[in-house]
Amino acid sequence: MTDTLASHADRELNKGEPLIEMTGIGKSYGAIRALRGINLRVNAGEVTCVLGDNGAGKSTLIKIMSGLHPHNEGSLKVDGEDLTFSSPRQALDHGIATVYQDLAVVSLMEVWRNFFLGSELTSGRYPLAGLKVKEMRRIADEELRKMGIVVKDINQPIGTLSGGQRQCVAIARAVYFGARVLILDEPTAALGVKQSGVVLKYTAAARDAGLGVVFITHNPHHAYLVGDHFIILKLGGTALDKTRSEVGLDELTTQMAGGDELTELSHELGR
Ligand SMILES: Nc1ncnc2c1ncn2[C@@H]1O[C@H](COP(=O)(O)OP(=O)(O)OP(=O)(O)O)[C@@H](O)[C@H]1O
Repeated sequence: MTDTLASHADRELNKGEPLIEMTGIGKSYGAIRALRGINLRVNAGEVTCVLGDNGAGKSTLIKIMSGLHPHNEGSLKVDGEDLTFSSPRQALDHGIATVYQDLAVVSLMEVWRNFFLGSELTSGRYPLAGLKVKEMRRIADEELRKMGIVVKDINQPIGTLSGGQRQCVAIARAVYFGARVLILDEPTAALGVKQSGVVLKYTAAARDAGLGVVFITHNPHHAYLVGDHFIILKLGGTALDKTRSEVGLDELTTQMAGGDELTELSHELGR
């Protein structure tokens, strides 16, 4: 992991530089065509929001970018290189990190321990290798502060943090371990207004640190607070694809709520 860190830590990301470019991406599960003709760009220092109703294809899109399922149509370029990921490890090696809504944390373990979970710093060699506990505590504390995340005590079990704070720890972790693209899978879906605000703040902090962020959500209001580019998926296709200067919150909300279908329904209901 030290190598991975070293190689990513000094990376220079120039705002606007394309990190991921998807062209005509499609995915079928047997006879079910879950996605078709998707064009999407993730640029450094920008947030690309992917909105869509249940079953629209958001999870499938995440799975393609994070290496869980290969796409079977179109092209996926990472740093200009044509790729089809065959494992999540491969996506991670390209600096693509995904923070899932149901975070993989060990509730009873300390915050710092979860921060380093699976990538612990050790000294000496196996079988006598020891954990560098002091250093891991210091780094976790420092990294969280750097992102402006305040936890009372780095030694408290992560289960005692709020859902929003846990999401923030996961974001800080991904940034520290060299993520260049951060995929956030509905990070505010289960949160109240205040906690959502906290997560949106750290989403913006990751963007300002130069990362390319993919923000998956049902909520156009949340998307519009942080987004540079908006894509609405509908039944596996693209219903809207616009930059911030091309779309306002009103249009985004109407399109997300069903657009023309909603107008038709309102006529039918006579209101
Ligand atoms: N492993 C699979 N096998 C077969 N069909 C699948 C599979 N995964 C997804 N699908 C189908 O692909 C379509 C898109 O699903 P997907 O989970 O990507 O949508 P989603 O936008 O993430 O929805 P949700 O918000 O409900 O998770 C759906 O019709 C779904 O039934």
